[in-house]
Amino acid sequence: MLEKINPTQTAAWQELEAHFKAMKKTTLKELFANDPNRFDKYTASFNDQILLDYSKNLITDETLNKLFNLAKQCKLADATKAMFSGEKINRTEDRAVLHTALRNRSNTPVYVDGQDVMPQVNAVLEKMKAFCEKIHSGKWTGYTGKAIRSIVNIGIGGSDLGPVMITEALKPYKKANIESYFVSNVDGTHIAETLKKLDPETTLFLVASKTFTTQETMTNAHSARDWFLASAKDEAFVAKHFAALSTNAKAVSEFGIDTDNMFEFWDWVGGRYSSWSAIGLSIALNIGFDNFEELLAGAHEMDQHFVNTPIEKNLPALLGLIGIWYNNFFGTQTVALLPYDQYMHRFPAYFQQGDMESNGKYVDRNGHPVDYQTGPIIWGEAGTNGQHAFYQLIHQGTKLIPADFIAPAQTHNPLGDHHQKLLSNFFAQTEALAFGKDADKVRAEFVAQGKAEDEIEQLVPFKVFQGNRPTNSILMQKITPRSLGSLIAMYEHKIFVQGVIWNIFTFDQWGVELGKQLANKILPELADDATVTSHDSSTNGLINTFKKWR
Ligand SMILES: O=P(O)(O)OC[C@H]1O[C@@H](O)[C@H](O)[C@@H](O)[C@@H]1O
Repeated sequence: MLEKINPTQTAAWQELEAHFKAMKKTTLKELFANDPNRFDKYTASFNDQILLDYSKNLITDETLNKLFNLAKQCKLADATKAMFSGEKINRTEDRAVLHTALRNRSNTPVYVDGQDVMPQVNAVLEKMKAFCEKIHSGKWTGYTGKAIRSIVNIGIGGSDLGPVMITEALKPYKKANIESYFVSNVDGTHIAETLKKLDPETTLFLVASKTFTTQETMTNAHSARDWFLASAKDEAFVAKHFAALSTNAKAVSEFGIDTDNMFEFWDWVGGRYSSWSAIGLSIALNIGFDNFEELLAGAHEMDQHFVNTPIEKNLPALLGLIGIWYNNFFGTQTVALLPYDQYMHRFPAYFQQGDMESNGKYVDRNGHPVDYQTGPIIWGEAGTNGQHAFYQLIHQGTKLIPADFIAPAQTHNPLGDHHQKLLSNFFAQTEALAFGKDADKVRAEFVAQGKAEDEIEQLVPFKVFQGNRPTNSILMQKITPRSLGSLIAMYEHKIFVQGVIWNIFTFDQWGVELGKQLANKILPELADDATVTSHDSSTNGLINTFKKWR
């Protein structure tokens, strides 16, 4: 059951506030000096695939115990049970939240409204598998009898970011005879530039939209259809080149896509949690269905870990609670996700939606504005590129930025000493952030260089690194479909843990609606050159200038 507990009213929260006052002056340097076992104590591993080192955080046993109490007092275990068992925890949409059922490889029944969803989940997976086989073997042919070579996923938000991120992250597993493309933006440039690279005879479009009403996706899908028909001429051929991934069968058939070519999912799958559903078809086509199943298996293993592992060793719970420690007590505003793996370059963007759309809420489960901070701003970039761009501020800026550093021990491209160099940076950064460089050390370095004393004293303040910047290190053995599945599920559950404690509804996203509504109102106003006066002076002024300049 999902209760409505104000976290700030719990005894644990009050204790954490008092504890924070004492901890404020502690440094990571002291914490490590006082405890030689800190690494052993503050690491947790998962299946020999993921090692979470959270020792470089401003925490002690006392901090953790109080955070564990907070989780207990906010009934995290009950909420977890409620989600996994199909309770309608997404109350504002009256929906269950069951992305975990999509990857439930143990096949235990999961009930929504008294009906086991597993048979339908498995049936769609079977249909996806058969479809992948037909495409990969070349049995599925286009309107001129040629095999399909290009797959274009047309979708946006949760119907785009997961497929893009995962396809990029798993590029080493790509099928040789398939090229994947992703079109999301309603900016005509996106589809126009993509179509330039394609041959209509060998292209398959996947129209990916949970609702099948999203303006961007529908507009791009219609343009793709027009482009295709300009060559194919006959509407009957659409069935060979368009498939739909959606919950909305009616809208799919109205668009003209044969419902035989529709891969279904259900309203209990949130968009940003939908890569495990039929939305993952572009992933399965790219890396093969067996690898897609590995991704599901890895996520399922993390689900089992999350449900069954005591909180002290539970990766998603630890990440979530330590995040709350910074967000709500240190007052941090952001979290940086920094993957030291080029293939993972879209990971921060993926969890930007995953986290910010989930926990970017100011109203609690009672419908009241909260008087504490909720979801952080998520951002990041692949290492080492970020180091040469924004790390200056993380090291010497005035803001405290908790960061997750993620790296694989094994690379898919063992080229010379590239990977050693990459990983030496991965290790060095968290060391530098934690322990910094004090004035004495800076001075000693200058002296060794033979610099004059007055010059040294002028420069010292600029060269000091205060350190004490917290990080998590997430070391993976290798990024494979299975380990990536586990990693994604770990972050999904981290977000869940935080949403439970903040007493908010993590799985709705009403905040994206107003902009859509207003855009629909403005769109007809752009049809002619008449002066617009129906808005505020800024909006009117901008629209009228646009009309003059276009
Ligand atoms: O899959 P759909 O229905 O086209 O929706 C795409 C996206 O639409 C956005 O408006 C939502 O905020 C996202 O959560 C969603 O993923």
